[in-house]
Amino acid sequence: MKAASKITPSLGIVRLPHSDGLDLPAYETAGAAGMDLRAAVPEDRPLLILPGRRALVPTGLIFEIPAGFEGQVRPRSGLALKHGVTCLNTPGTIDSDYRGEVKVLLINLGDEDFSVTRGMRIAQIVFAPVTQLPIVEQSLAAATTRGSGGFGSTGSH
Ligand SMILES: O=c1ccn([C@H]2C[C@H](O)[C@@H](COP(=O)(O)OP(=O)(O)OP(=O)(O)O)O2)c(=O)[nH]1
Ligand SMILES: [Mg+2]
Repeated sequence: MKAASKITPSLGIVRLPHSDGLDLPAYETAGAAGMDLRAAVPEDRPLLILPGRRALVPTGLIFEIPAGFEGQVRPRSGLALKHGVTCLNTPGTIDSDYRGEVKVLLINLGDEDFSVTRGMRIAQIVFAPVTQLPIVEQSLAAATTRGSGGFGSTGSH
């Protein structure tokens, strides 16, 4: 009997004109979980983020994520440590049916201006499987030992 063939899902990337010349995202090491995203801001017009302010940074890329997966836009630890710059809506969710430009919402939590320059690696994207559950409306939820306890309820008697 012929073994069932398993096709590895792939990521489609479409370049918009303003990302021309920038490296496409790629896994930098064999075990990398994420691929870095680069800022597609004009060479002669870096995007300045003042302390406490946020900015939506273009990547110049459209992703075609295979059905059953999502993209998670996450901060880069180096930017967070060195400059206090992180993603505001982390992890940002990229739906598999989204066909717009992927953008990164950065916030400057540091105390100095932060300049986003063309090609700067500003965030990373991790792909993960998603499950869409069917919804069942019920009058009651099944009883459990935890019940309604949460927010530090365990361990206290
Ligand atoms: O960091 C992000 C987060 C989202 N998106 C894009 C892709 C995503 O599929 C879409 C919608 O994101 P989300 O569902 O988080 O935003 P929303 O405020 O609920 O908008 P919508 O009503 O369009 O779903 O916006 C980005 O480009 N970057
Ligand atoms: Mg949404």
